[in-house]
Amino acid sequence: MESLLASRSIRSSFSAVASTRGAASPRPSRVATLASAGAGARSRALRAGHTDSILEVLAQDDMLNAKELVQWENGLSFNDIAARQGIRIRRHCRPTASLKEIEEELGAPLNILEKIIWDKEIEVAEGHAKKPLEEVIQAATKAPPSRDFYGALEAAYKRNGVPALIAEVKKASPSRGVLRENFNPVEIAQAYEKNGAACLSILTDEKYFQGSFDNLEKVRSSGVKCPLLCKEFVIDKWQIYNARSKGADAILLIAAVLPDLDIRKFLQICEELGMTALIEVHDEREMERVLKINGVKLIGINNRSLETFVVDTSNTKMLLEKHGDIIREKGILVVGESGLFTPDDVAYVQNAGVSAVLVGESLVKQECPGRAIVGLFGKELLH
Ligand SMILES: O=P(O)(O)OC[C@@H](O)[C@@H](O)c1c[nH]c2ccccc12
Repeated sequence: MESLLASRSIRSSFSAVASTRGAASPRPSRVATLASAGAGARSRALRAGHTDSILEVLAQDDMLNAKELVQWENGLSFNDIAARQGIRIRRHCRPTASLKEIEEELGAPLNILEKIIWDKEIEVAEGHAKKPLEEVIQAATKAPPSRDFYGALEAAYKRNGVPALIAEVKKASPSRGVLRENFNPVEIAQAYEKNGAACLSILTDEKYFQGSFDNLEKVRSSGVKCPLLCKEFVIDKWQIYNARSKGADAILLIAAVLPDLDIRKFLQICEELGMTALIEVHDEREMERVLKINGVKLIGINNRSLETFVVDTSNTKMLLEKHGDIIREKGILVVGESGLFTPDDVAYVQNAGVSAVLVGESLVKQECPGRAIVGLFGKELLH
């Protein structure tokens, strides 16, 4: 029983590393041997150069710092490491197990975000099986160059004097159900662009948001020039390369889901691909974590809790009152996300300090989503 537990914990911690390294999964027996060998034997093996693939991976990873190596050496699982950073969302790290087996081990998912992530783990493993990492990397490097998402937001804010608009192509959500029956992503995207949106956000999650990568590709090839955010639940670097290969210029990284090491590694990949990372936070702990990570240029403050669905725009104000100084010092641009319906809402988050807003529902629900932009800002936006 003990070695089983140990192997599970090591396997989980390996998958945390693997998700940032993309190394092949080790054979369970090998892992069990390593796990039961204990921390001392593992570090002796490391020092003596008896490198297993995991150890090689760890030793050569310049992103991995001593603290993380120690955590791994102590056999902390991915969920242990995440919990120490205040992350409540757990991973099952068992993409081939049935939901029943997963629930036997972890109980039912604690909230909708955890449920989404558990499904995403399986979906991503299937994606890997269909298209190996090397292939998506190849496809990403062959894609037409990315557009400057961050630059487009900055320029639009200067031009209009109101927060730059990231308009979301969103058919449905778990909290609000179907927002628009007659949903044509390309028509909506073109209307947004014509009416002054600086950038667009395309939901790609199918199960909970009725989005798709097909929508992303269609919008990209429709002649729309705005930079595109791939709105996904990213847990693995495979998804970032995949998004780039389908034309995304930016990707969402959710701090409630990702430990620091993953955020750092994913930021590095985004930089290599010329993509912007929008790092989403919802509470103070997440904001504090993200502000300690080098290279963060764009932070989204979500007014909606993805765990409870409660929307509160004063969340943006509260977080910026507490952390605005350091954010300005670092030159980070802030996006106010979710629950914005009126010019007053936009003015409220602008006064709190945001330079951009991310808006879905209040636009897609209107008969004419393009013209709804004028209603949202109380004026026309210039290109
Ligand atoms: O439709 P709204 O309330 O205007 O929200 C848009 C956007 O902020 C929201 O869709 C969103 C923000 N962060 C997310 C993370 C995952 C899925 C969706 C989201």
